[in-house]
Amino acid sequence: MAKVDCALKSNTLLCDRFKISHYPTLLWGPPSSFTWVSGESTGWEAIENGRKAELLLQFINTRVGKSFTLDDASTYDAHLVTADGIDYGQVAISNFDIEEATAQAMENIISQKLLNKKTRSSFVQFLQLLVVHHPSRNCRKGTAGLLMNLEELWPSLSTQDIEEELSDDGVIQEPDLKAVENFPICGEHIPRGYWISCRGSRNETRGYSCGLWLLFHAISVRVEDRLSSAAFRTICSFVDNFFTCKECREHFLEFCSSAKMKVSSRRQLVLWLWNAHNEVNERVGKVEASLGTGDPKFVKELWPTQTLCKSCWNEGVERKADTAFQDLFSLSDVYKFLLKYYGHALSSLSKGLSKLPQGIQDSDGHLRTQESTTSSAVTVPIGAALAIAFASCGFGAVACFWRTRQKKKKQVRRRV
Ligand SMILES: Cc1cc2nc3c(=O)[nH]c(=O)nc-3n(C[C@H](O)[C@H](O)[C@H](O)COP(=O)(O)OP(=O)(O)OC[C@H]3O[C@@H](n4cnc5c(N)ncnc54)[C@H](O)[C@@H]3O)c2cc1C
Repeated sequence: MAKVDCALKSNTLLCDRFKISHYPTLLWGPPSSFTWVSGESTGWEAIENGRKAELLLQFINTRVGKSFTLDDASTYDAHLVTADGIDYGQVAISNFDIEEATAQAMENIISQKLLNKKTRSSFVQFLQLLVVHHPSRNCRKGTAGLLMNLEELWPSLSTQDIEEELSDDGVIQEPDLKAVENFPICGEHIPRGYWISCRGSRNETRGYSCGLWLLFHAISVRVEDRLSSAAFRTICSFVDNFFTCKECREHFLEFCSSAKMKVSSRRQLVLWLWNAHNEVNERVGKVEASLGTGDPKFVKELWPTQTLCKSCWNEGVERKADTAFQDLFSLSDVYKFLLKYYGHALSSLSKGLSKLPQGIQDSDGHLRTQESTTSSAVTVPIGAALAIAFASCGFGAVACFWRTRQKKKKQVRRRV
């Protein structure tokens, strides 16, 4: 699918060629029919009555000879399942939901007024984590823009500043939430308002919390060893401050406090998160089964399932109530699988399926970041570009740069 904004001057010629007279106009045809050779382009047709999902689907069904309904589960090409067991079609869909979860997280934080002096550093640290380790280029770029403008939108105040900047009625400056809200953290049009891989078969199930898990996992496989401990703290702090499901938060924070000493490498971070998620799956699965509150099409189970990764399961281990996950699973295979599923596959897909890069993992099984494997530059504001340039040094460097910038601004403010 391709989308063209005919309101843009640069697209006038193209839109005239296709005789676009009103918005939105939907055209249908094989890719070749949209190639302009000379004279008339042919082979496409206008979809006259496609403004409602049902009508559009009806039109598509007649053209492709299928009978899909809007309730069908998302489908994707089976040929995308490769010999290594990774289903690239499903992973592409996950990337879509990770962008959605990131943008919705931002919306929730703003709409529920969760930003305040106490949560500011947690918020900034999370942005710093995203700017470097988010799998989507859209979100890295958007986050960088927000991070670099945050000081203007929401000045940080030292104790001295607070005294200086107390307004006449004694109110300390609050964040300009409207301005932060208007910052498209993953680009324009996101959040899109719907889910694909995380779409539940009932309205109240799945969605945001599913997308958030995917985001955390996708980040975890991209973090370098030396930053894993900081990333671990940032994820825990994000859940603590910004995840509004009280029960989930309290439960998850137990995993955070019991693991503090253990997370000092990417492997530990990835496996800690996987383990915590499976503990949640198990606990929530039992509750859902007894109350009938779960999504019948997505029953909670230990992940990855044997179908997804057979080698991840130790052979011949019979599961008893007290069998630990490390006995049930082969941790080295699970780790390799998670790297591929949330790392390699997502990175590959964000660059296009036709160009699956080889050897994105180095000999230690470590992932190289997407920045280091792509030559195409991203157009971003200068501050954001600097942040992305710092990405190769990790988000600690971004934090350092950001703090320096902040200090300079404060000095200027004082001088003024
Ligand atoms: C931090 C956090 C804590 C939560 N705590 C609770 C809680 O205490 N009580 C509660 O009722 N709900 C809790 N939830 C919500 C719950 O975990 C599910 O997100 C929700 O029920 C939707 O489930 P789902 O079927 O979409 O799959 P999810 O569990 O959301 O999983 C999303 C996707 O992640 C993948 N996945 C599944 N397990 C793993 C794994 N172990 N490692 C890597 N990938 C995996 C699968 O592809 C799955 O489809 C929590 C959510 C989060 C983000």
